Amino acid sequence: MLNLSQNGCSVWVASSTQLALTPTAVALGKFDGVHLGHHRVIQPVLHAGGQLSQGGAQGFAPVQQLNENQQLTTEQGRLTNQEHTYSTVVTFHPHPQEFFTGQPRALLTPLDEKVEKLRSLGVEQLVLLPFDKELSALSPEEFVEKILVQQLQCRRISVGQDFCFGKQRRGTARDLQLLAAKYDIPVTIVPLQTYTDTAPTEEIPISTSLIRHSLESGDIKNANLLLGRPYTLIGIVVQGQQLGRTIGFPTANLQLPNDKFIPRQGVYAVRVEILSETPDITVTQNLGVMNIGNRPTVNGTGSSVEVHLFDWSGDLYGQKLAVQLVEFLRPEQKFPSLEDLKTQIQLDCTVARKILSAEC
Ligand SMILES: Cc1cc2nc3c(=O)[nH]c(=O)nc-3n(C[C@H](O)[C@H](O)[C@H](O)COP(=O)(O)O)c2cc1C
Ligand SMILES: Nc1ncnc2c1ncn2[C@@H]1O[C@H](COP(=O)(O)OP(=O)(O)OP(=O)(O)O)[C@@H](O)[C@H]1O
Repeated sequence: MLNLSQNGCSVWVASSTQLALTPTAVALGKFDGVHLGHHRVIQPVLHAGGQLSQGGAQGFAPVQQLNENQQLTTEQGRLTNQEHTYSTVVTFHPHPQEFFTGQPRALLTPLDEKVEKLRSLGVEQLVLLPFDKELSALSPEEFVEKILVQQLQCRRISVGQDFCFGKQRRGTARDLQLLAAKYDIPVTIVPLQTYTDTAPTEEIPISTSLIRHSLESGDIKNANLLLGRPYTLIGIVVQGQQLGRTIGFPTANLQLPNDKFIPRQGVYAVRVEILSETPDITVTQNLGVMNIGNRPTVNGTGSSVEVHLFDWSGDLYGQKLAVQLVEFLRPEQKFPSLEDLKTQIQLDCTVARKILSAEC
């Protein structure tokens, strides 16, 4: 499986260790959201001027660039450059929580988005370890020997301080360091990156769970701070009820990946990138307002995500939009009439313009 993106650079996505390009320098974890703490963990396995960024022992070829006509196979990857160590994120699929609870889990970064974020950080390969009964039953020793040493031919490992692995999460980051030392594999244990919360002032580790809570409560500023970028909904514009234009606020209705984590229902100030057909080149950037909800005023059925762009007219059906959340404005309400809804949306637009212009 190969993903190509923006400028032809790619991340090799391997759905099993057999398909992985080896040898590897590995960052281990779930990495949902690819937040600021995750950046720290990934950093030591990236290449910098031909070296791993924290003094890896070997020399490295430049990152391989692929275009659509080049299909890099595992064998080619090995043969074209014997010395190259692939900067690799190793994660679990499905999310372990999904496996244990049997419930589908919504993600901050569904696979395509995660791949794009990892690519932008300079990661060359994403290995998705099929999280099943067999994998979850491996002891820490077996995980290191079978998966990291034998299958991934690991040359370096990076994990966060709170990393746990193996059967019943028995292995700690320190255990990993001791086990890997038997194979002369250095392990970087990254101290937990924290942020300062106010009232009461305390240092809190950045985590995926914390970002999810912030998004659930509409605290977009906090979520964006911990992510190191705005939380973004990426989707294709599909047809709505076409009522929006009758009240003077046409909206683009977004179809999102089924497993995308949806923040609190309500109205937001947003920035919108309209992405072109040709792989993800940004065409235009716009400001706007977004509503996530059931549209009770018009007896809407089911939840929808719709965005109104300021000072823009045209047809967006079928286009891909990336909607960056800037601030939560208010909860969705049921209005007595369409006229009242229209008045409120006018007000939302005024508030959003103010917020967004103050941001520039
Ligand atoms: C900024 C904004 C705020 C909105 N707020 C509400 C709301 O509070 N209550 C509601 O029922 N619908 C709300 N809507 C949804 C409108 O009902 C919806 O845009 C309209 O019915 C058009 O839907 P359509 O695109 O399916 O035709 C809002 C839409 C926007 C763009
Ligand atoms: N704030 C952080 N600072 C440093 N390392 C971190 C931080 N958060 C996670 N890590 C590390 O990054 C890797 C991936 O983290 P993972 O996604 O598994 O945990 P998480 O972000 O804490 O998510 P969750 O809240 O779901 O447990 C792991 O090695 C983990 O220890």
